[in-house]
Amino acid sequence: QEIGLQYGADRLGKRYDAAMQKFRENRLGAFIHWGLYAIPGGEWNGQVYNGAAEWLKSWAKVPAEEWLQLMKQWNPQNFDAKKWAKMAKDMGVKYVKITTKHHEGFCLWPSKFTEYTVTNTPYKKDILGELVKAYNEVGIDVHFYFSVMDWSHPDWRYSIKNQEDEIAFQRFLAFTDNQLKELATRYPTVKDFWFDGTWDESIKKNGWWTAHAERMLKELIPGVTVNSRLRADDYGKRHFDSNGHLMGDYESAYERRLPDPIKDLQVTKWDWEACMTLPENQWGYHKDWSLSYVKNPVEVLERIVHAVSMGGNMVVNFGPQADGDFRTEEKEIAKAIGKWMQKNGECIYACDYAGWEKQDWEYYTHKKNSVYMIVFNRPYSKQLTVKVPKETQIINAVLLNGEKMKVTETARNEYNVGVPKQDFQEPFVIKLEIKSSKTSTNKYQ
Ligand SMILES: C[C@@H]1N[C@@H](c2cn(-c3ccccc3)nn2)[C@H](O)[C@@H]1O
Repeated sequence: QEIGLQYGADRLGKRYDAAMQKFRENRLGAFIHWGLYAIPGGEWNGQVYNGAAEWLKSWAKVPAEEWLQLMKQWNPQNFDAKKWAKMAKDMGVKYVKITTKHHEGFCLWPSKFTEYTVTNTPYKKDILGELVKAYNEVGIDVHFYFSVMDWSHPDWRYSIKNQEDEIAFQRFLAFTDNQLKELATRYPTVKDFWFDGTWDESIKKNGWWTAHAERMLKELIPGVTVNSRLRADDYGKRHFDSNGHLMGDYESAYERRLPDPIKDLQVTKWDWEACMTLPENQWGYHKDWSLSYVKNPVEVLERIVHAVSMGGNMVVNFGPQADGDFRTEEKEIAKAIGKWMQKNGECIYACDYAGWEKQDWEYYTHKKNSVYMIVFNRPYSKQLTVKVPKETQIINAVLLNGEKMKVTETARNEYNVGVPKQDFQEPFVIKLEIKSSKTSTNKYQ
């Protein structure tokens, strides 16, 4: 029995309009975390903090007015939006999510509603506008990251303890509405809003506003998508409302973690998008990446394929330097991913959950009447176990370079697919052509 909600999910089930289909079929995106935090890069008053660099203000307990002095040093002389767009294109991402404003409150666009923007820095120019133009010009969709929590704004509140808090916070929500309207009208080609900084009591007590923000953006930009993290319902329930229905257009809870391919198959019922960092937990630029493990290209690929194999998107994060260029490690990872995507992208783009039982060699994805096997773990047996659903037959198996693979039926609904002769020293993809069969023969007792 469902309860009545005014600010619960606006829609049940997946969206199938063209804009959402594009969101889903994009599958691979990049995150850009760029703000004042890139200047100190994790170090404050001679001390290096190993927490997330974009949270340095918090770790070093820097008062807002002192932190925002960093604006005087914001002058990224090596920033070139066209170079950023080429890097993304070469990586094979179909969309880029950009921090318009992170928790610190510094805006990459010339907002009229605060002084803490690029306009009031030595750089002056509209960085967000340059990036939207450059990415769109190379056919890459732009998504906006927007932090509701704003450490620069006197009316921000973590909780509402009294009438003064209540009045201040309603002013804050009006300020936020103004900034969102500004972003939606200045940059009408934006395809998605990814909200962050919405976990505090103050927002959970104002679920009405989160429903209003989603509806407002969808009126301003038909087709735009909004993540579940924005949303709280009448009772402060987040992501899924009090009736268990997903709010927003896709679940956005998988940050630096992924659903289990055996135990968490429920996520295949709705759209979702994960995001990940290259170090253990650095979104903004940190000067010392030796402080935590940095994933190698295959480990990044494994997470991308894992997400798509369960019907989700993956967004890989980059934290540009204060000068507007990227660190070498990030350029190399982007290049390596792009090289692999060039050869194997057809098992990612517009692919979805295959519904087959995961095997040790790793992941399946599905598109039309093909099932792709993406092999990360080459078995010593030289045989790839494939267990198919009932009444499903494998017609043939080919490597993406066309080399035919041997397929042997080993038991009821089970096959062995041979491994390629050549050891590619990188994950490889086998494309299975399948057909459903109602074979009556039952050669297995
Ligand atoms: C996408 C990522 N989300 C931001 C974040 C969120 N949190 C966080 C804070 C409190 C509870 C749970 C998670 N910490 N960092 C990071 O700064 C980055 O922007």
